[in-house]
Amino acid sequence: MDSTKQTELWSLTTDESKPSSDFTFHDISYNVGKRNNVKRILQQMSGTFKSGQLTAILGPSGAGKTSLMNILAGLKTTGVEGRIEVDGVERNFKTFRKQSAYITQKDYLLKDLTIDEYMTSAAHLKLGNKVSDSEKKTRADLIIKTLGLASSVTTQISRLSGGERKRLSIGLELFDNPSFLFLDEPTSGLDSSSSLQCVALLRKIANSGRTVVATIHQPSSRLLDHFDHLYVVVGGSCMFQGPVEFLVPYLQTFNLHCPKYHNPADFVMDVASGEYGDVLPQLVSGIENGRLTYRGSLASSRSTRSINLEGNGSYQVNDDEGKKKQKRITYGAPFRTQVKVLLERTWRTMWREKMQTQTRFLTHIVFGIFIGLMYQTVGNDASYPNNAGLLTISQFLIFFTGTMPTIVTFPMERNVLVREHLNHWYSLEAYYLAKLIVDIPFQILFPAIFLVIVYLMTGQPMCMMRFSMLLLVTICMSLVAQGIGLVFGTFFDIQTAVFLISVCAIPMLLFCGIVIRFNSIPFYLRWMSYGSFFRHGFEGAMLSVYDYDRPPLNCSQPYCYFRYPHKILETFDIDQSSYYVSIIGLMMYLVVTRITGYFVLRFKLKSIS
Ligand SMILES: Nc1ncnc2c1ncn2[C@@H]1O[C@H](COP(=O)(O)OP(=O)(O)OP(=O)(O)O)[C@@H](O)[C@H]1O
Repeated sequence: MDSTKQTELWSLTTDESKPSSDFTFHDISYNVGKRNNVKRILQQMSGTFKSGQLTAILGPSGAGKTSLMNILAGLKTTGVEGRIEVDGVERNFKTFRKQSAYITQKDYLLKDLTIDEYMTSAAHLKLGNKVSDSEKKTRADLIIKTLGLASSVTTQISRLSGGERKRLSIGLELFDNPSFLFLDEPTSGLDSSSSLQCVALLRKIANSGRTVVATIHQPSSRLLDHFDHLYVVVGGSCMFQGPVEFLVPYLQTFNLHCPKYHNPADFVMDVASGEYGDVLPQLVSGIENGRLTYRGSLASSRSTRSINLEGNGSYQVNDDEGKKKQKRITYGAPFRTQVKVLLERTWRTMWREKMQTQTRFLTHIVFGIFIGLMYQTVGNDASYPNNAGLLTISQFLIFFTGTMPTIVTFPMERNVLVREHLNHWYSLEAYYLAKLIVDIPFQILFPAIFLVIVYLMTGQPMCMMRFSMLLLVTICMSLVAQGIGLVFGTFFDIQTAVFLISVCAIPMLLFCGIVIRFNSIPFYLRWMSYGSFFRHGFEGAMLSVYDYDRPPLNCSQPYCYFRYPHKILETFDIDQSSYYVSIIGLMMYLVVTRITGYFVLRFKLKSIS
């Protein structure tokens, strides 16, 4: 990166009025599990990360690097004890969330968007309406150039290399000028040259006055040289803290000599894994579990201000407090803008997503024609009520084609939501509203196309009122399906959700009224039929085509028992039923599933911390 770009990045990310922010943590412990099964992951760790420095958190697998990072970034609050300070003052959760960004190990990005589109939506969401569009564009262009992604701006994320994706993930968080950047294994999965590029970029960001902290796994000595500060974790404790070049001298004070030409990172990993004997307790107590920093000699790692505040006593990271504080967080863009940007973005994604559009569209047409061919002329045939089977199978199909896309795509989207929501891009409410609205045109259009094909091919009554009534039932069923897909897709992973939906659909179908007549269901189970959305769909569909004084049907035989439509309704025990009750039943499902989906999602997001 040339010096001009560095200066540009500096001006982009530096707020002159903002003082540099050192980050200090004291006696951080982290426990998981409950009652008799509590596991201590971190044990009273302390440390200081200074602004303008790039810090590496190093340690063997399972040492507690990610746990520490999640706590420091504010992602985990449950089970955490200790004190965290920004510039010597207790961290204010609300301010901190706005000042910091967390970049997860996996790059959860919407793969159908281009770099340009992603940057534009991030700019709108993070900068809001107070910054003009031209200013947003200038900033986006500058970040893209700085990241070295200028030649790929129109490339979709799915086609980017791992290194480009990682740089994009970092760049997306630079819009709102974060003072603290936390990265979990930013180099994992990258080749050595991409890793160096990525760490060099982090170094530049740190040089511009930010506090940049990254966990790192087995870095090469070249990569390690890019870091200013090293924090080595082993078994939930700190065994070294200080400038990178002082790692080897610190180990030497314990008679641990790094062989000549040996990578110090590899050597410290060997020490951490016990290859040089049981020296870890001495190393941890030598550095006082992170309270001290080694710079040739041991010094307190705390800033003067934090030492002055030492008398405050122990502070517990209080879950309730953290959660209350989260509620008060305000976002870069107002709610309306958040919904608008998310709608645009999701719409674009859906349009490009084959599963969501082309496949769904074709499925409705192909199945419409297939069912139309199977059930030709049954709509006006009095010899046997095959039409009831047709109406049931249609509702069933609409249910599955409405549920599956949500179930299959949502768990993947959920990771993007978690990353962006926790990085303060938008509120959960804005996301959820956009998610619900954006699918509605598809949930209406596709069932309507299907119904037109089936209605015309199967000789249903040529009456606009009846068609409209049946269309309303079908659309309601499709929206109910979307709601159920949301609830299951939010709560479970894809496999479990697909399995459970299929299993749960069976009792719903059992009680719909065609497999067994309502009056034949044992009376103590009859109430269950009211909970079956298929029952409401079936009744509503049957009443649409047979109720409201429909004239007698065609009879090609000397006598047809089902010539009069009310006989068909009687056969299925729905002659006394009401179309409006069916619609209300479906509407209730529609509303309840959407509300449930929202709360499940909220619960899921909270359970992450
Ligand atoms: N919720 C949890 N329940 C039980 N154990 C947990 C939980 N979270 C973390 N651990 C355990 O805590 C230890 C530290 O995990 P952590 O992910 O922080 O390690 P790490 O140093 O980041 O490892 P890696 O480099 O392999 O990602 C591991 O042994 C892990 O199994």
